[in-house]
Amino acid sequence: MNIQIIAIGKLKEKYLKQGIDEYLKRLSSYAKVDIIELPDEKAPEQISPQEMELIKNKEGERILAKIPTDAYVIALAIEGKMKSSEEFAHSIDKLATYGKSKIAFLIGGSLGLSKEVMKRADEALSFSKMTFPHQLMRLILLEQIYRAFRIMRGEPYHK
Ligand SMILES: C[S@@+](CC[C@H](N)C(=O)[O-])C[C@H]1O[C@@H](n2cnc3c(N)ncnc32)[C@H](O)[C@@H]1O
Repeated sequence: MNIQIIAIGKLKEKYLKQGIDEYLKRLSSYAKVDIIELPDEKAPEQISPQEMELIKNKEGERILAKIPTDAYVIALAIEGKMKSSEEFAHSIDKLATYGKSKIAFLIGGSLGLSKEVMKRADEALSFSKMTFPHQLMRLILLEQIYRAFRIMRGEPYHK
């Protein structure tokens, strides 16, 4: 399986980088995982809704340009559908069964994902009603993808 994580913003924190590298290493026996990091737009402190849309659209264009045409697209969004880890594992397994071997996960910047990006997404996945920093979201997503593969293969994982 080919997995892309397309994310806005540069990963700055060393401790997150270490965690991400660890999960990329663990995942390497299950899937090819690539992280595509895209530059964010600088947003002023005070921002109008119109300016916010403009910034989201600019970042969105960058994301859209990176999505492979044949990828199944999962946008990470607070208002998306929540799943248990088992349900998530099952949905990944189902995609593979139906020949969808390329999955692109999208993570927005501090303003979130644009409407155009959400339109391109095949599904929106929520990790809870809480807002996580986009850099931390990468690590949480990788852990859940790793967990999903362990569940799919019937291998032990932490409950
Ligand atoms: C700091 S959040 C953006 C917050 C923004 N106000 C919004 O409502 O989308 C940055 C990105 O992290 C991801 N994210 C943060 N919390 C999330 C959650 N609970 N579930 C799914 N994705 C989340 C989303 O992709 C989001 O675009």
